Amino acid sequence: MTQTNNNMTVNPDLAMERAKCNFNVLEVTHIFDGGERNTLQRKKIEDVALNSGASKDALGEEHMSPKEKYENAVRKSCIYATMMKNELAELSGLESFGVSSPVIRRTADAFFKEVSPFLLHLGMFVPTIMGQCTPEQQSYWLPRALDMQIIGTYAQTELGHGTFIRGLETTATYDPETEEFVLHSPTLSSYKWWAGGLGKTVNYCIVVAQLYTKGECHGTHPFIVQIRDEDTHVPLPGIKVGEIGPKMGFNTADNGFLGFDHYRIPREHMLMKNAQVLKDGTYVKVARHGKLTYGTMVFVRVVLVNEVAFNLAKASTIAVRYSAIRRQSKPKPDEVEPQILDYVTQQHKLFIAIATAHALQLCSTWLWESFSAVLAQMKGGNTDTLPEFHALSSCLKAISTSDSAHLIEQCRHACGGHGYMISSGIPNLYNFVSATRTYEGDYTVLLLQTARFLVKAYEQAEAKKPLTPTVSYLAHAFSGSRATWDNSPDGIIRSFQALAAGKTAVCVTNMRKRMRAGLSQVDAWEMSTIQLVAAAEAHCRAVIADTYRKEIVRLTANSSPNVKVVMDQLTTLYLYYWALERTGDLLMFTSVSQKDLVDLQIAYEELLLKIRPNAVGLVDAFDLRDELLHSTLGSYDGRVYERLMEEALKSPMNKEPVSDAYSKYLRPMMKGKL
Ligand SMILES: CCCCCCCCCC/C=C\CCCC(=O)SCCNC(=O)CCNC(=O)[C@H](O)C(C)(C)COP(=O)(O)OP(=O)(O)OC[C@H]1O[C@@H](n2cnc3c(N)ncnc32)[C@H](O)[C@@H]1OP(=O)(O)O
Ligand SMILES: Cc1cc2nc3c(=O)[nH]c(=O)nc-3n(C[C@H](O)[C@H](O)[C@H](O)COP(=O)(O)OP(=O)(O)OC[C@H]3O[C@@H](n4cnc5c(N)ncnc54)[C@H](O)[C@@H]3O)c2cc1C
Repeated sequence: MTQTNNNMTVNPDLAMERAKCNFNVLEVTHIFDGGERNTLQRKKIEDVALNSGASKDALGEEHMSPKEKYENAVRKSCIYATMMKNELAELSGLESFGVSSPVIRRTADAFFKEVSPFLLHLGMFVPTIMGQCTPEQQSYWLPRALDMQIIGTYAQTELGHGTFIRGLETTATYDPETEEFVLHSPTLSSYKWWAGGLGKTVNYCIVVAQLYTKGECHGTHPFIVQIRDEDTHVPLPGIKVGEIGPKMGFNTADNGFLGFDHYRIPREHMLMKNAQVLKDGTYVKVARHGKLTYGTMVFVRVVLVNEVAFNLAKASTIAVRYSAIRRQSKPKPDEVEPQILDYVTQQHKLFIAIATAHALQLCSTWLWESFSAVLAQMKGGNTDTLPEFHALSSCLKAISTSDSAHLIEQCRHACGGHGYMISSGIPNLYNFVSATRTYEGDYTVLLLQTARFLVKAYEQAEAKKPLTPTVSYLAHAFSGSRATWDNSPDGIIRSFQALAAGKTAVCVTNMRKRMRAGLSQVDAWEMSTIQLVAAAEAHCRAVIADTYRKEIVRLTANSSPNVKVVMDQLTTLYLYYWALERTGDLLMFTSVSQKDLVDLQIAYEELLLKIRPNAVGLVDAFDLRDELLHSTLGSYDGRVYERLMEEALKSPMNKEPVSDAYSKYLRPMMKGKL
């Protein structure tokens, strides 16, 4: 594995772990990156972007005031954006997530401990222009946006509504006299709230508003709106804009609020790919599917699966390397204190994080490919696959973000007290990833979207109608007998599918019972939502497990024997872990016995021991440069205690021997003179 500094001194425990590793680390890096070509290009991009040292700060971000932090983040965003236009432009022809490759996005993480104020520009503003504009609109806006002549964000959520988009209150009323839309915020709750970069950075934004023309409301539509002067950056008349204040994370993203006072924009600034307002105010619906204006959200949900996989890989790298150098307790009095990685409970906390990072990474690539296929069909006017894809992207977004946040927190627990230090890198990772569970569609809300699809699919299966691929397992839901337990990987995946089918069946039965007892369909649904969320979660686990397993088998077909073994161990670990987490459900819906579960627990524990010698090799294979980890605990060389002390000494509190607080408060209080 290449590191920036080849002459570094490595902690002896880490060196020993690396010597013990029995598989080819680079081969696994290629699997994680999606092929050798991608690894080579990623490394080139990282070398160009990071070797100059431009990503480094003289003073750690954590010691800056909020204003300094923000300005520093803008400074570095501009450096990085300029690099993207120049040095990185040619290199970024990777298998890309559309706008800019995920590698470019990930490399940017070296520049920010939190996030760039430009995140929404690349993540949502540009994709909305690409997805919601007519070709003429696109040819006007896209070059300006890609060249960063204008900077934008995506302002949909309001103070009063985030989840329920149809409830948004901002209005865009067409005035045929002037051929303009009049944007207005009629209430406090209609103020836009949350958009990243809106507070101080952007001069344009996509605004989602209720469209009125000829006295009729046509629901929410996107508009491109200039909010600041292109030269002075002063907010334009009729615009009230500001920053929303400190948050748990995202503190360099200047999330903002925005209100309109009868603010006029040209008719052409409505994004008209899916619906149009003609000069005389006639409304014309173009799209075949009513929800195509939600397209940018679907795109980001897909991207987020990849995003959280990467952040989980970082957290597990930090926690595993730290666990290899940390020694604690003396279970055997005559022996030295063991590395904490030798404790089986520690392995239980950490190895699932490694396996999940792989599972989500592979699912994200598969999801991206499915998304590309759906987009290609929609180009030809066919939206038939959209409902299944919406159900799939919703549950994968919900489960991947939730699992990653949970496992990153588990990595923090695994690092004991030092994991609580900002300098460990884990708190920032957690703060970032825990927000992903909420934004772009809350966890519960998205799982309920998937549940809608599952219930419909169940009814189709009941009527012996054809099923779409991700729910084809529902065809076996009516056999009347419990699924046969079998602890092979394929057997466990079939059991996960049986859980999802069983839970969906319970929901449908309960809803029908409730409706027979007099509840309306809406109330019967509402009373069943705890179970519906559980059914959607089970479905998603079955999808992840199946995809992970199939992809690993495919990708390791030509791998060296030891790589095959270790990748197989990780997928098996994922399956055992989740089977053991769901023993109650397995007992309900499969033929598993108490003995089978005891045997599975033992097999799981033995698997942890088999993976243990390769643990550091596995996280090294994520190939995350120190600049990306921002961690005193997780650096490649393992100089943990030295780095912790170096960071502590940087604290401004250590600048003077006696704090001013002594003479101001402590001394007077202690001398009884306060
Ligand atoms: C690579 C470079 C870029 C890198 C970028 C990195 C990542 C970027 C990070 C950025 C950081 C922060 C960004 C944060 C941004 C935001 O949060 S923007 C705001 C996001 N907001 C939401 O996600 C709101 C969630 N709410 C909804 O999506 C909808 O309101 C909801 C789906 C819950 C309900 O919509 P309704 O219109 O009310 O629909 P229903 O009545 O429930 O359903 C009617 C039918 O429509 C179907 N449906 C719903 N949505 C979709 C969709 N998107 N696609 C297809 N179909 C959809 C639904 O299933 C129903 O179908 P049915 O009737 O059952 O057949
Ligand atoms: C860091 C961050 C960045 C963001 N950036 C942006 C941005 O750039 N642009 C933008 O437009 N927005 C942005 N958002 C807003 C984000 O999209 C919303 O916060 C998110 O969609 C959740 O909506 P909400 O806040 O209205 O939550 P609510 O819907 O109020 O959720 C509160 C609770 O109610 C529950 N709930 C709500 N509806 C239902 C239901 N139908 N059934 C069951 N339970 C329900 C939820 O599960 C949750 O537990 C951002 C948010 C965060 C945290």
